[in-house]
Amino acid sequence: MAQRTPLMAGNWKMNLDHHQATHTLQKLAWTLKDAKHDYAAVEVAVIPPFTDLRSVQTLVDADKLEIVYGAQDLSAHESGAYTGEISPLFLAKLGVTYALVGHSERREYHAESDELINAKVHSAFKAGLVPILCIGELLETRKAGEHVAHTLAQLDAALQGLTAEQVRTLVVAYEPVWAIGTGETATPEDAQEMSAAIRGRLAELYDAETADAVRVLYGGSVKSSNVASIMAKPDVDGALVGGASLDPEEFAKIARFQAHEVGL
Ligand SMILES: O=C(CO)COP(=O)(O)O
Repeated sequence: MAQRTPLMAGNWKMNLDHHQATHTLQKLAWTLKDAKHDYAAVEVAVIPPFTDLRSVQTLVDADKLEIVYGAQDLSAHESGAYTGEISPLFLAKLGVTYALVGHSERREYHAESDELINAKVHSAFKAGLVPILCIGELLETRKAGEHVAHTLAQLDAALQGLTAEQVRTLVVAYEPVWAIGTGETATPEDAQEMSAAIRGRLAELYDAETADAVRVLYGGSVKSSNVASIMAKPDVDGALVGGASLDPEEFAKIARFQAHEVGL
C-alpha cells in the first residue's frame, strides 16, 4: 500500500499580479509557519499566472519556503515559432514543480483536444515537471449517468504512450465541470466514486502498484468547511482549489484539514 502524501494545490487562475502574488504567498507561508504546518504530512502548492512565477521563485528561494509551485498550462513544444506559448523548459528553469494539463477552462475556452493534452503531458515529463492532469464530466454527462465513462475516456486519452514509471509520479485532478466556480461541491461520495474508478482504470491499464501510487485530487468549490469530509475518503489524496486559494488564511485552513478535523 503506497503512502500517498496529500497535496493541496491552489489554482489562482487569472488572478493576482506579481506584486499581489508575493503578498499572498508571504501571508500563506506565515500562516502555515505559525500553525507549525508539517509539509511532509500535507504538501502545499500554489499555481499562479505565468507572469508571477519569477516573483514566486524569488520569494520561495529567498525565504527557503517549503511551499512548491506550478504552472497553469505549458506548450507541447520546447521552443520555436509558437507565439504566446510557454516552454516547459523555461518553466523548469523557474523552479516549477507541477504543470496543470487539460484544465476544463483550457478545454472549453481554447478547444484543447485529447491529443494536444496527451502531447502536453509528455512535454511536462520530458522537462522534468509533474503533470496535474485535469479530467471531469459536464453536468449533462452526469445527468445521463455517463460521468464515469466520460471521465475515464479523458484519462485513457491523456495517458497514451506513457510508461508505468511515468504514471506513478503523475497527479490526477478530478474536477466535475459543474462544480467548478459554482459553489456546488460534489459530495464526498461522488469524489470517492470517481477517484476509485480512476484508480481501477490505472490498475487495468498498468498494474496495481501504479494505481496505488498515483495521487488523485478532487477539485470543484472546495472550502475549509467541506475539505475534511472529502479527504476522509480513501481514494482522495488532496484538492485542486480555485477561488478559496486566493485567500491565504482560507487556503491554509484547507491545507490543515487534519488539524481542523481534531479541532486544533
Ligand atoms: O477549477 C478549479 C481548480 O482548478 C476549482 O475552482 P473552484 O475551487 O473555484 O471551484
